[in-house]
Amino acid sequence: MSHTYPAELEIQPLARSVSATVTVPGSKSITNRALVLAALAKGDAPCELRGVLRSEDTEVMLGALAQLGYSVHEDWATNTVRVTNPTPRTIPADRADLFVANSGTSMRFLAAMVSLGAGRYRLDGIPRMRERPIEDLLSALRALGVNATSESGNGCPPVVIEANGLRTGPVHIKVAKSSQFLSALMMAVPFARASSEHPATIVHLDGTVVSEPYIEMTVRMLESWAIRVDRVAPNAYRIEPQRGHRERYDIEPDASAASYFWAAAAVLGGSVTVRGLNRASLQGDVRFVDVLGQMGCRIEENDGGITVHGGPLRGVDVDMNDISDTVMTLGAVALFADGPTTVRNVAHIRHKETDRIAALAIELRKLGAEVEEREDGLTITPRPLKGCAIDTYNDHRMAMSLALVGLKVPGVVIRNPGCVAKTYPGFWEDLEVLRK
Ligand SMILES: O=C(O)C1=C[C@@H](OP(=O)(O)O)[C@@H](O)[C@H](O)C1
Ligand SMILES: C=C(OP(=O)(O)O)C(=O)O
Repeated sequence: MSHTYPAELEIQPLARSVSATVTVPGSKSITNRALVLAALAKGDAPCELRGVLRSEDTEVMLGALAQLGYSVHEDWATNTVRVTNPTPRTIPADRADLFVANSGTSMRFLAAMVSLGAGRYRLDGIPRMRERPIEDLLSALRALGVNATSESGNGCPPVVIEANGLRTGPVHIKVAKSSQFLSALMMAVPFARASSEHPATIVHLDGTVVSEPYIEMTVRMLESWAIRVDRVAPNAYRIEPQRGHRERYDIEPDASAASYFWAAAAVLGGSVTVRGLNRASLQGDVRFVDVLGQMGCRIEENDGGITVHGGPLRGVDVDMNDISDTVMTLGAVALFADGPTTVRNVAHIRHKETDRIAALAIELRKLGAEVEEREDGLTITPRPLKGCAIDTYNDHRMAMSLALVGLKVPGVVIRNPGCVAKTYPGFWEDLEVLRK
């Protein structure tokens, strides 16, 4: 599968309502967790993952596992990956220089994972990755006996980990900037070495917690790997050393990717079904449909997936802390509502692929909207819209979200459309399904 992208892509408006059923690729978040767990949990047979996402964020994880000495067998005809550890060591390699591009999950999950090794590991990414925080994870790893440092001393990658395994014990972690720090730690500590003093790791959360559904996803996936996590207090988890095991695991379709297609029904009218998702999903982002519901869409869920039926749209006032990857999707839909939309409590999205609050405000204003930007959110007031060239800030979600505006407004041009490859290389082809 190879994709080529132009430097700019003009989105052709669709002059009618839509009626489509769409299949989106596997979840990025579930894929990268499943790869880590498949590598660490030591069964006798390889663990087979099905429905794996193939994109930049998962390719860097796959590449890192191979570099760390795991045997990784990819079959992209069936989106199946098998992972085995051919050695008795938890982390086969004792040295590695890993490059994760701009994949936050890979950077954070791998930093904790290599702390289980005996050796020296370095992790780096693209220039934007060198601005994304990781110190709160490194400090938790240090508390468990690892020499974990930010090479530049600014709390961001490159990260250097010098380890001789993790030990059990009490550990405090802050997750106000990213929940991925806690997910990373939780997937590593079951494989820590138990000390006689501390039979388990007790992870205490200090302060505000962001993106909570992703923590729940981690706990549920650990349980699928037969790893028990006890919530011993509202802000504390107890995890004993354990092996974990699973021979086969099915990855759900990506709910954040689905948001663009559900939103297309809201913007264009008509209906769009995304296959393979329901509200019991591991992914909090399925709840984006409830925001569309609040705006006036009708939502239907059945065995075929979740369908959004468009309707006249009203503005909404929503706390999107739990589902912040869909803020930009909502930003696009908000332009077509009959009044202002306010997004609250998402200060943490300033640390993602770009400062997403700032970027969204600038681009929505270029399209004609009135936007008030606040530290932790924004208010979007619809005004007459005009097409323009959209800067995407190398952020896949800016590209995929603002393309939706072009389905309705002539003259929307997406600059650097290839940035979708981070999580959804085939997005532009799949968007064409709406025209059929
Ligand atoms: O754990 C995960 O898989 C993710 C957690 C979220 O990040 P934060 O916890 O940094 O908000 C989300 O934005 C990201 O796309 C994936
Ligand atoms: C924030 C995102 O990714 P990550 O943090 O994994 O780089 C995203 O996919 O929107």
